[in-house]
Amino acid sequence: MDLFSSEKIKNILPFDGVTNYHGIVLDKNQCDFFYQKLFETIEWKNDEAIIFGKKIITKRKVAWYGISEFSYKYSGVTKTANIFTKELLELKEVVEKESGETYNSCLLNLYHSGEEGMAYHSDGEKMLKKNGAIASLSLGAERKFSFKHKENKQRIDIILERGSLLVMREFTQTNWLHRLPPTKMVFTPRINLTFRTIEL
Ligand SMILES: O=C(O)CCC(=O)C(=O)O
Ligand SMILES: [Fe+2]
Repeated sequence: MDLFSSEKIKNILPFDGVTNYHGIVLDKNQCDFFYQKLFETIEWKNDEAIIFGKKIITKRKVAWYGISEFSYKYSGVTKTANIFTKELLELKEVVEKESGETYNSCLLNLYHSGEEGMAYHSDGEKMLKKNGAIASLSLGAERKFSFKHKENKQRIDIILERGSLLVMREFTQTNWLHRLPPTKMVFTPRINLTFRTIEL
């Protein structure tokens, strides 16, 4: 990404963070191709998390991939990453070019319908590079995505289109929560990829 184009991509947060919505970066054919490939080849697992000391299993499916089989802790559970597939490496390249950053891992989420979402959180795990960029690529159904400021509770909503890229940067995770709200208006599945940098 050159300086000129980065200036044109606006920050959707009013203060205390930088989050750039790059719009659609994959055309319809690329979206269809990658959606199908990922759906079929990724090692999808139901997510296990410890919430308030209780083990829960989510309907949403998840998978971690990376440049090596690093182990990571996610919501209190230790797991081992899979090695990037060919398609994930291709998508990583697209996202790196567009965002002007590099990434060494990717968390994938599969939401079977609008009834599945993700609650408010920030991605501040210790293993992540501090204030590193997190690049979120969306395939399948279009969904609303919301930010909420941790102190003043201000909300910012955005629609994540099919094939779009959203890049959360700088102090976004420190000051803002984000979520994927469940909805009764969406009946088709969505795959989201968040490319991240883990301190290996
Ligand atoms: O599905 C999304 O758009 C966001 C997922 C997310 O926030 C995460 O994986 O940390
Ligand atoms: Fe997140």
